[in-house]
Amino acid sequence: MTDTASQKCGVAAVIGAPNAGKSTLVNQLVGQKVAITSAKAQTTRAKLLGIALHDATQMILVDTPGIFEPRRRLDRAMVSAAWEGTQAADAVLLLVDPVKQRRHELMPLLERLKDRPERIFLVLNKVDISKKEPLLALAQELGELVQFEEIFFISAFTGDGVPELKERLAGMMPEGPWHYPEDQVSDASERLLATEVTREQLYQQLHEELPYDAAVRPESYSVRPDGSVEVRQQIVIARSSQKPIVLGKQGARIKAIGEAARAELAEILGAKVHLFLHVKVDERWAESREIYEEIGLDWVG
Ligand SMILES: Nc1nc2c(ncn2[C@@H]2O[C@H](COP(=O)(O)OP(=O)(O)OP(=O)(O)O)[C@@H](O)[C@H]2O)c(=O)[nH]1
Repeated sequence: MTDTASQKCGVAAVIGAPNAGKSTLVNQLVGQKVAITSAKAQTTRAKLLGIALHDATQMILVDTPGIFEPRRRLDRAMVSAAWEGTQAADAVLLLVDPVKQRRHELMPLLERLKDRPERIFLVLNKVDISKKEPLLALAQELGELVQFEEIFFISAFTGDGVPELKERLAGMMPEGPWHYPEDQVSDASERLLATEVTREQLYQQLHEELPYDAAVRPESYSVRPDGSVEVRQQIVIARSSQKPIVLGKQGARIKAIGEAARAELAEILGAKVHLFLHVKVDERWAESREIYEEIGLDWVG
């Protein structure tokens, strides 16, 4: 632990279109798994924090949900949670996937960000799968629209360019004592993290078959006297016709999902885990205030 007088501490928002690689970058910056990555867009429903350290600087990373045009109530809540973090941030990392740029989502973001360009880094991600010339052309084009503080070329996946970005980001943080103890890497409650782990398994094992509206709700989370953790969760789907997909033949799917999630959670928590999953059909879940609050979003009417 460094002495308090020399400490720096601030907030960095990580924003970008869905699938730009935000969660992957947060994991790299923090140096261990805190946010969940998935090949499916818009998976980050809960606002998870990662805390990265660089020498005497603590960076609180706000890993926002994908920002996109809100239509349904759920989508509006996600967008509002994302912007809330961005406004208060000492620095903003605008992450762009140069291959799938998703310009209809990127352009409105640039528009909203351009009044405080001095704290924004444009981060062109996925350089491992991009060609150099179009990448440079894109950097130039976007750099003409917004006077970014700096432009970075990285691969959040391989880690290429990430140390340089982290160092510059640390330089943006204001002086002040750390907000979190040194060993704390994530502020997300373990209970919420556990639902993220299950949701990632749902995505991985059901792929395209998984309904977009599926959510994982925490039911209970407790530590047994022997130190093992008992976790109960509900997988909420909007239609009963989706139930056989999630359950699989004689429950084989849900069993495999539960087993994989249990193993991963045990590794993260460093404890034995008992995981119980229930599938619940709730046609109105995307309109329910209670569920919003449980998954870490504010209710916006
Ligand atoms: N090749 C390559 N793939 C990457 C890179 N960064 C992220 N990906 C992949 O891109 C996909 C999306 O990454 P995420 O980190 O989940 O993206 P996200 O922006 O958090 O996505 P949302 O949660 O939907 O907003 C995953 O399959 C990642 O493995 C990279 O630098 N190179």
